[in-house]
Amino acid sequence: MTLCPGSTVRALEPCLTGFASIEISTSAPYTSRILFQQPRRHGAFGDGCRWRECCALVGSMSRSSSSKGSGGYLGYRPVLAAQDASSTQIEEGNPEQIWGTNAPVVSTTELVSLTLPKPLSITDLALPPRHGSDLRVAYQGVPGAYSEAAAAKAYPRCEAVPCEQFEAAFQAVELWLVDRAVLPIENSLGGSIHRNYDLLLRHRLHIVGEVQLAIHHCLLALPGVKKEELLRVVSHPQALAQCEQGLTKLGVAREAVDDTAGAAQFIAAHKLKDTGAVASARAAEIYGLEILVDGLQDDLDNVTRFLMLAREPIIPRTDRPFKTSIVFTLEEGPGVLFKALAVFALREINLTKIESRPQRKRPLRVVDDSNNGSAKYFDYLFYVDFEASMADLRAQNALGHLQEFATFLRVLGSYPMDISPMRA
Ligand SMILES: O=C(O)C(=O)C[C@]1(C(=O)O)C=C[C@@H](O)C=C1
Repeated sequence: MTLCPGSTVRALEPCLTGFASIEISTSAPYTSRILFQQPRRHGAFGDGCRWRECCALVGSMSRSSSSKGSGGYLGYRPVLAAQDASSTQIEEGNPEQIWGTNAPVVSTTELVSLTLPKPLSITDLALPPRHGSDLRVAYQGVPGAYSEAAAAKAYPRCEAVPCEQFEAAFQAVELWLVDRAVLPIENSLGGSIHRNYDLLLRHRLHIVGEVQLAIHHCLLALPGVKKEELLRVVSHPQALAQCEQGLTKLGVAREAVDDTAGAAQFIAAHKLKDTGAVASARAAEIYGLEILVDGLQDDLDNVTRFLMLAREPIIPRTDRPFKTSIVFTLEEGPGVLFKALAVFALREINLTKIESRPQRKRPLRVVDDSNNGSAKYFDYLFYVDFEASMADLRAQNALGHLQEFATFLRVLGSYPMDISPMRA
């Protein structure tokens, strides 16, 4: 086990809770471990520091083709996988005791010389949100996925970091492995990506922006394969849903996989002649597939909205169009949802999206009525996006009003609306 210098420097970002360094093993099964130094008090190091080892990354490592292989490390990129709670090991104590004297630990001087997180200031506002090559941005999927393109649109010149699942992308931001995550939330044809609604509530990241991407699907297959030879088509369930009519015409079986580019990669890796993938033209190029149909989606206006997530919120402003996303719960009763939505209508605030999700911690409320039996109500979380900034007094008053009768209310983020021209 040796420390990967490239990854370490990046991962060694100080945060209020400490520092992290990464250990990467070079032999299969490739694993990564993160070592956290956790000060007792915010901003304090030295004595009083506790060390916490956390198997947070169970990463499959893929070797980049451009790798020079220096030391065997720099060419490896972790594909982040969600942490399996059951396999998490958290040990307290000195790193030497945990890993022996070969512990891949960076000295305190190295840690201290790194820049500390900058507090938010009024000049720091995201217009557009902090761009630049220094940002590492997590997305779900493998290179060629639409989410990778969305990350590049949101943060041009960023380093896009592939993650196996949505949850891994959330964790990567929380663990300071990356700076941001860009994740899909809804599509104009396929509807909401429910998993990400649920994860927004389970994690404590903030929405700092949105980006809309035109999705142009292609039917891909191995070179030389004809449409008629295909028995099945694999892709992300959203992509399959967006190509419902085209796929029905083809008369093939459909199979869902984690992401569109992953489907293309799978066909190429296994040389599957009877299988096609719904994915981007870029995925065809990366994995050496041919485009059999260019534009397979049911409607040309196929747009996916992605959220940009960060550890800290941005300061809302009023000099450009802003959106605010909230989640709340209500008591059961006639007209309560109407009342909740009226707080916005009364102030002329436009709602752009409403989504309800089951409250998984308390999905049912049983009300006993001795005369009529017992009624079982489903309990919901309501997610609402509205067109106003939290710096706008109308939004503040609307949420103050909502708070009077909501049983729970959380602002997920107040962020600039994507008003840029659409591009794929
Ligand atoms: O599979 C991909 O390429 C993704 O980026 C995921 C995803 C999604 O989850 O909706 C993103 C955009 C398209 O709507 C299809 C799939």
